[in-house]
Amino acid sequence: MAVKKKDSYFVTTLPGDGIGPEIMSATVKVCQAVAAKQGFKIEFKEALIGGAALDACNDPFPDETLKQMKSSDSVLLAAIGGPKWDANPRDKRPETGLLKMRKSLGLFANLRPATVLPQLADASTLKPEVVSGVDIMVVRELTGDVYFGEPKGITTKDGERFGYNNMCYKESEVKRIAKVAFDIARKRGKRVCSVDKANVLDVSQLWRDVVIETHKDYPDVELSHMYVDNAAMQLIRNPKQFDVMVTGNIFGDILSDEASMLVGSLGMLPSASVGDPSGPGVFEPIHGSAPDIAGTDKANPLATILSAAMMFRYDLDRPEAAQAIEDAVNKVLDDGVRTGDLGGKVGCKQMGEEVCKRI
Ligand SMILES: NC(=O)c1ccc[n+]([C@@H]2O[C@H](COP(=O)([O-])OP(=O)(O)OC[C@H]3O[C@@H](n4cnc5c(N)ncnc54)[C@H](O)[C@@H]3O)[C@@H](O)[C@H]2O)c1
Ligand SMILES: CC(C)[C@H](C(=O)O)[C@@H](O)C(=O)O
Ligand SMILES: [Mg+2]
Repeated sequence: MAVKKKDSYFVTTLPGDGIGPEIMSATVKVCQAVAAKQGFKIEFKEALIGGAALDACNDPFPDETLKQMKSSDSVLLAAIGGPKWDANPRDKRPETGLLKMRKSLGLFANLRPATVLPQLADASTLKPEVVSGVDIMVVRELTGDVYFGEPKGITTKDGERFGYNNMCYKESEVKRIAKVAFDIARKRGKRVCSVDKANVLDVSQLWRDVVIETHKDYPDVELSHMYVDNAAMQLIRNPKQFDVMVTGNIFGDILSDEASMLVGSLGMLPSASVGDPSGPGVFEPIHGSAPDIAGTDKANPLATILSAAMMFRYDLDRPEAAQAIEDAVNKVLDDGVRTGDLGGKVGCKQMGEEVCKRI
């Protein structure tokens, strides 16, 4: 909602599934620590989404949750999904709830920063000289593309099963996400690389045309274009060439997971899902529910904790709280505290406590 700074906030938490409750619990404690230190209040109230919601009321995104979110100043989401629900029909899958949430709240812009912290330059599988200094903002379109295109389904054609989805974008959808990317670039390195597959796909040709047209209002920002296959390669070859990358829903999903390995772990990348200024944003790590480590206290909560920092900056008008969280995360890493994904031995709960101690 991007509310004005106030003394007391109401925030919905959506712990979801798998490691979700563990990383959410650590994050809420960090938020409370920063609120106490800086003299304001946050009331957190949980709501159901994903598999947890399916188990409780057979709906992956209950109306009750939407209603509560709409009355909140902001929303923190951990992660949804897991093998328990993988065989469900599409409308009863946790992922369907997540997509419905994004669409219902008009969250068309997903900002996924991939910033290599100096302390983690050796955590990447790539050489430190390739990744150190990387600071990329992936601007992923979040409510269009093949994720939402119609028609879609599985049918029988010519005597065999036939599956189809439709990759589509309206001009207005491309224009509004391009504007978000150019506006962000203005506050950063003033360079936008638009990623598409215009050499093959008509929808990508439209994407490219509209990005070029929108760019006319941003002469101070440099625009380049790259095909998605090349972009995937360039991210590994020379990631420092990128400032802001703007791309569609599915390419952004894939490229941001790839970018996380420049930083060192998927467990480090936060995100902000924003769009409709009249409603709350949703702040969520880019990773999933990590069923392979759920319930073992092995998850890295930092992506969710850093998403909370984005919440304070983008939604709650508390940049000093965002900074305090980011500084505390930096100090934790300076002190060599690491969860398993970063080669350390510290558990999820302790990592949260270590951040709290440094607030
Ligand atoms: N936004 C979301 O809620 C979201 C995002 C991606 C995937 N999912 C769902 O999550 C489930 C699992 O998907 P997946 O395995 O492909 O992706 P995933 O992101 O859950 O996990 C991929 C790998 O990264 C590791 N990992 C992820 N987050 C971590 C963290 N914070 N700390 C340490 N390690 C971490 C996991 O252990 C796993 O090995 C699926 O149901 C999928 O649909 C949800
Ligand atoms: C779980 C899935 C629907 C989701 C997506 O593809 O958007 C996830 O991968 C993400 O990145 O948030
Ligand atoms: Mg993803």
